[in-house]
Amino acid sequence: MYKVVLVRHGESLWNQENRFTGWTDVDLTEKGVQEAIKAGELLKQVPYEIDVAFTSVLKRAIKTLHHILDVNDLLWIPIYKHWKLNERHYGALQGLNKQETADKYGAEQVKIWRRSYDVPPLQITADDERYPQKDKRYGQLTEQEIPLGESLKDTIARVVPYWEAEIVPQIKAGKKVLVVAHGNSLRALMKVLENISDEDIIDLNIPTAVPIMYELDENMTPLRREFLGDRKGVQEKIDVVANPSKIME
Ligand SMILES: O=C(O)[C@@H](CO)OP(=O)(O)O
Repeated sequence: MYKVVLVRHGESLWNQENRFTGWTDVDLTEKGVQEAIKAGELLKQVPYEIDVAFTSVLKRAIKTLHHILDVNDLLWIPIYKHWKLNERHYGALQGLNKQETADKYGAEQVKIWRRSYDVPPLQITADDERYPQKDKRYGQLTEQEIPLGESLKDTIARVVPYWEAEIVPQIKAGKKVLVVAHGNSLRALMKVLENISDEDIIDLNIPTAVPIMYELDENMTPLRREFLGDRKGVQEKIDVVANPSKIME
C-alpha cells in the first residue's frame, strides 16, 4: 500500500478579492500563511515524513510548500517545480471579479466556466499581456503547450502525464511524496485518480491548505481518501470555494 498527500495552496490575495486567478502569480494572504503552517502541523501529527515534494511555478503554491516543510524541519528535501502543476489557465477571465462576472454573464454561465469538465473560459490572444510566453518561466513551452484558456479537460491533459512520468515513480520507489498545487490542477488529478464522472466533477471543490491523504494500491488506484483536520472546519472551507461570495445565485 502506498500513500501520497495533495495540498492546495493557502488563501491567496485574489481568493480574498474573489478574482479569477489562473496563472497570475499572486501571493498568499496572512491567513493563507497561517493555513499553510496549520497544514504542516497536521502532517507532523500524523506523522507523514515527507521525502520529496512537487509543486507548480506559482508563488502561492511554492510558499505554501515552504511553510509546510519549515514546520516539519524539512526545507532541505528535494523540491521539483513544474508549470504542468500550475492552476488551470483561466484565459480572459483572469483578473475579473467572480461576482461581477456572474452579474454580467449570469451565475449559471460562471458555474459552467468554473466547474464544467470541457467548457473552456473566454480565451486570450497572443497580443494579450497575460499571454504566458511573455513570462520568462514559460519561455520553453511549445506553441501547442501554451494555454490561452483551459477547460478542466485541457488541464488533465498536462497534469496527468506529469503525475505518471514524474510523481508515480517516486511513490512506487517508496518515497513519501507531497504535492502542493491548485484548486483545479488538483481537481484534474483527483478526477482521474478516483474516476469521477464528467457530471460529478462539477461538485468537487478543494479547500485551501487542507492535506488530502490518499492510500493507493500498486496500480495507483485510491483505497482511501482523507481530508486531514476537523471535519467542520474542512467543510466550511469547501463551502467558501464552492460559493466564494455566497451571493452568486
Ligand atoms: O481563480 C482561480 O484560479 C480558481 C482557484 O482559486 O478559482 P475557481 O475556484 O473559481 O476555479
